[in-house]
Amino acid sequence: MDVQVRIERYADQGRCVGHIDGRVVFVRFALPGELVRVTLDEPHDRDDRFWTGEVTEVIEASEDRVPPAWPLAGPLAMGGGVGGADLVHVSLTGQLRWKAVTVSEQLSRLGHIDVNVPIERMDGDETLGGFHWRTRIEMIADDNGRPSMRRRGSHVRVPLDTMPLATKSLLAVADAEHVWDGGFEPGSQIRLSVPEPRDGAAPADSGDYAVLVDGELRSGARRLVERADIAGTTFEYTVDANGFWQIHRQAPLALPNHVIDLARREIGDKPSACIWDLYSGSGLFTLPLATLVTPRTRMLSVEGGRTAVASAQRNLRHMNLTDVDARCGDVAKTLANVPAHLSHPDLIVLDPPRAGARAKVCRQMAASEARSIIYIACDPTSLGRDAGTLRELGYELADVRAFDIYPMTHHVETVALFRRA
Ligand SMILES: C[S@@+](CC[C@H](N)C(=O)[O-])C[C@H]1O[C@@H](n2cnc3c(N)ncnc32)[C@H](O)[C@@H]1O
Repeated sequence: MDVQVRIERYADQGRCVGHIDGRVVFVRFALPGELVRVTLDEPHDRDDRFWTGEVTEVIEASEDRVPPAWPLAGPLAMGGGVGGADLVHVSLTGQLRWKAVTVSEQLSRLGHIDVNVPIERMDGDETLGGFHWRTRIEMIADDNGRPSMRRRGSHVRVPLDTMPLATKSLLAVADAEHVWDGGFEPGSQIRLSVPEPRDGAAPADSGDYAVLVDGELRSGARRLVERADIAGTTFEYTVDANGFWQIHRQAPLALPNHVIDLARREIGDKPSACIWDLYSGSGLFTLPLATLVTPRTRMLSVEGGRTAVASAQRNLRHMNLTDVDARCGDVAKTLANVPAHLSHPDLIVLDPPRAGARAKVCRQMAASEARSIIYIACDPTSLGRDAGTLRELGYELADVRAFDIYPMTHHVETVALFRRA
């Protein structure tokens, strides 16, 4: 069924919201203020609390609207529907506006903190039109063995011959490895991981890349080398090709540089410090934090993934940072049993998954009496909720910045500093 809707405001998951006869409708590929025709998703029923749908025609357009530069990711009715870029119909400036509203609204609604949070663009993204930022991509082989993405609302697989969100280095590897030619087992999962070269050497030549099929290495190397200049030092990380690493080519530089700036400010010129790095992955933040106060930084890092912890331990040894207690385990369980010499951190850094830290971990952090908490959040809703909990536990928001490390999508990364009131 098609309906005409006046769009009112941004909602969640890259959608906007309007009303039809008093009923809420969440609309994909819309913008506030627009008058649009929408095809409602099936099934929808009179008794439903809300409906969902997608724009088929724009009658009055927002000034933030642009023709999708990657039409395949745009609305179904315009030949798109493969997903992965739900803001492809929005100008780059409009995307920043959208995300700024989302972060501020969630902090206000759930955290009861009123603050404007402008979104900062990553170096190079404007020139690249918001494309070519992913150093990792995943696709599924279609029935003919070609890399593909599924068309929304159907089982149809659309074969790909490029992926505009991928970095140019990744696309060079894909070409050199004839990835777009296919030849994969139908239904297999294809993952390409290509570290952004920081020294000019092309990964396709240096061998620092991985093509994985169903988790098995097809070509390249299982252990990849990622380098990042953080606060004047070059840190080297070896990471598992199938494991977590910040996806945007600039994120492993921008996020730790900002975190270390904040951490320096919080620690001041203390001769020694105790720091926790929670949800620490392969040690992106652990390594620079461990060098913050030399020679006396006492550190605990906690990460649930075994392979990531093994990488972090190797990366710490490589930099001679052998004093860090790098633990593998669930954060809440590990924090229930922290050795005495690490139990009162001056500073906690945490970078949880989308679900956030939740109340229990917030309470454990507060119980440690840490003066400062730096919270790196990929979901503004979880951050808003946890900010509310931290507020109740006696912490105030002292600094907040947000980074557009997921252009063309509704996702955004926020770094918030909380200080004991
Ligand atoms: C957003 S990533 C951050 C990793 C790292 N800070 C980085 O930037 O590379 C979140 C990490 O939390 C880990 N994780 C998720 N839930 C966890 C839990 N309950 N306890 C410990 N680690 C967890 C995941 O394995 C993942 O490595």
